[in-house]
Amino acid sequence: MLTNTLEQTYYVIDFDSTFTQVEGLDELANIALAGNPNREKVVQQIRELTETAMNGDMSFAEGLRRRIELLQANRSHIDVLIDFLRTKISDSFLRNQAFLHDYADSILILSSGFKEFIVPIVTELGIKEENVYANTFRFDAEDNIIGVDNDNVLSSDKGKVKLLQSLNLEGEVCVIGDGYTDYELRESGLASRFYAFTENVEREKVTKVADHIVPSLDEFLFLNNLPRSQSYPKSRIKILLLENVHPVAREAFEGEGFNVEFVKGALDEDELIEKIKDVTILGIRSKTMVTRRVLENAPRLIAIGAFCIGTNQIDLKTATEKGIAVFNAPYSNTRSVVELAVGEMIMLIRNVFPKSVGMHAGKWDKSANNSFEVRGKKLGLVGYGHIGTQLSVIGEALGMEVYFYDVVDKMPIGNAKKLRSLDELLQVADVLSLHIDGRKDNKNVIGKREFGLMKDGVVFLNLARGHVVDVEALVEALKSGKVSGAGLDVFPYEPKTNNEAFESELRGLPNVILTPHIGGSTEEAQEGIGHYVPERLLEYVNNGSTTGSVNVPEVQLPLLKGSHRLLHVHRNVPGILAKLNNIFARYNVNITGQYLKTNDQIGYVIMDVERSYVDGFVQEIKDMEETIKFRMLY
Ligand SMILES: NC(=O)C1=CN([C@@H]2O[C@H](COP(=O)(O)OP(=O)(O)OC[C@H]3O[C@@H](n4cnc5c(N)ncnc54)[C@H](O)[C@@H]3O)[C@@H](O)[C@H]2O)C=CC1
Ligand SMILES: O=C(O)CCC(=O)C(=O)O
Repeated sequence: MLTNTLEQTYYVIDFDSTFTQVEGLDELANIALAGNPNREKVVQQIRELTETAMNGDMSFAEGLRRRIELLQANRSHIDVLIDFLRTKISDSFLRNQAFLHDYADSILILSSGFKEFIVPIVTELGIKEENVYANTFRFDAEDNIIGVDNDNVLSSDKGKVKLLQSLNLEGEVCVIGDGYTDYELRESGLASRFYAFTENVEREKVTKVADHIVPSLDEFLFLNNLPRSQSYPKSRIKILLLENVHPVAREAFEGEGFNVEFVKGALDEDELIEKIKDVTILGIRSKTMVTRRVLENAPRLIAIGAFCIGTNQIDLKTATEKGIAVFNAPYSNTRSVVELAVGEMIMLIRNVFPKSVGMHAGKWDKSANNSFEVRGKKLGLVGYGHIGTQLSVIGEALGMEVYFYDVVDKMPIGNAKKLRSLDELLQVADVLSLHIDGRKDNKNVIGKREFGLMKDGVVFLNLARGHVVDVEALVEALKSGKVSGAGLDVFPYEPKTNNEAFESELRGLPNVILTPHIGGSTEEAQEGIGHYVPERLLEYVNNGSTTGSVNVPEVQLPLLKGSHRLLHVHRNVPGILAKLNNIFARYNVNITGQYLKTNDQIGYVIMDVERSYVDGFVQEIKDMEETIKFRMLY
């Protein structure tokens, strides 16, 4: 029984589409009608009736009567439904079982659903059976459902209002639900606040009248300063994903309850500055320039995910200075780039493109002139990193002699030969392929002088970054025949979206393959990246680990158990640890784990502390003049 005291706050929670992600009756129909040829049609009719009733657009009693008639279910179907519902409990309810358990005396489940399936589900999460108010089925002798208990006020119109009235609760009543009938409790004056719960469904008619819209139970608990599993509700953390990253990335973040905005194209600096103000995590590919100005206008930003290999589009120095961790996908699209390079090199040395263009214009030009095999030719690789080495292996498998030059001393793979200078490589290669990164110093690494050093008729590939080649010099080399064919995937300026035209002097030149920066654009690569980058970002946000970060010192942390974790990014100056330890000592804080890593610019200290501490301690750490970013996890 509920005990009424003056001080008490009651939490009245709906079941269908709130406590669970689904509507119980709809799912019961789905189960009961398995094998029935009309299943889909009937289930759809039931769903529509549920939706109409939930929106308050039909008498509830009438809707319920018609749904039961359509149901054709029996007791055994309810057992199947219960097993199914166990897998459909709303994520935020699962996360906050401690609240449901600890506040069990104050929590009421008030539902127009049925006790037969509600009680087993909610009691497993700590709710008291006597606090569940719902309908009950009527069965015939064969255990078929034939109706509902008409004496229960919940089976009638405004049933929830009547029921709550009958409880005569003293104290404050907060209602959490997704339907209009939940709002009616507030409208009737029986409840003081109505929270529209939108984790599973969002009904405009309901959200419009709500006191608060809560995308998760975490948000409700946060607003009411109640104990919760998330220190800060994820639904309040905004993630901006640009440049059409793979949908699995969006799902990964939404699955954890983050507030995700997804934009198909890139944004220019001003557009990004406008959008980034309240963003905590930014996801981009190669086109979005994350400049100092952008970072200076991003007060909440803690991490950037580059859904690609290159990070030259990000001002890494400023990001580091501001304690913003940058992650990328260092090898998920490597193979895709390599395969495109291999395909292009064969097409170019064979002179296939001009033949194909001719054929499309009706020209039959069967001849072997200027068509060669790659076998036996010298492949020159500028940059011998992930892509360069993999191309080296495949080049050799095709019978090519592989030479490479890298600014860093790299171990040759197979029979590849390391050369001491770029000039040497330029003079040797029949096919020259660039696989260097896009750092500023690499601007125009290949220009007029370098083309001059190359063999006459060389095949030239750039699938690295546009600015590493002087395009004017390349055009001249193509026109003069110095370069017999080129495959170009990257350009100094690239259109921001597919609606913008590509303008370049390279257009219209024979035996030049132009592709719109798609070296890494395969389904396989994009899906791989879509999984990889969010995993790194989520590890960082949820646990503080910086594995794979390109700018923040890498720390792989144990999972947080029982303690509170303090994450402190600071300017790398001597004596920080001593300062921190001094604060801990003065406040008598017990440290259960401590980790520190530094790089040239910053230090990253992680401290796990016992939960009992006074808030002033945290403020002192935040106020340290060396502090760049401070976060707490629990
Ligand atoms: N077209 C596309 O869609 C894609 C393009 N890329 C580009 O390819 C580049 C290479 O990718 P990975 O091999 O994974 O990178 P990586 O970092 O593994 O290798 C780059 C190598 O280039 C070397 N290097 C840098 N500057 C050099 C220079 N001036 N001369 C000689 N060597 C130099 C580095 O020491 C390093 O070994 C990326 O940075 C990115 O810009 C990567 C993926 C897709
Ligand atoms: O797929 C993209 O947007 C960029 C690919 C790329 O250039 C990279 O991974 O560095």
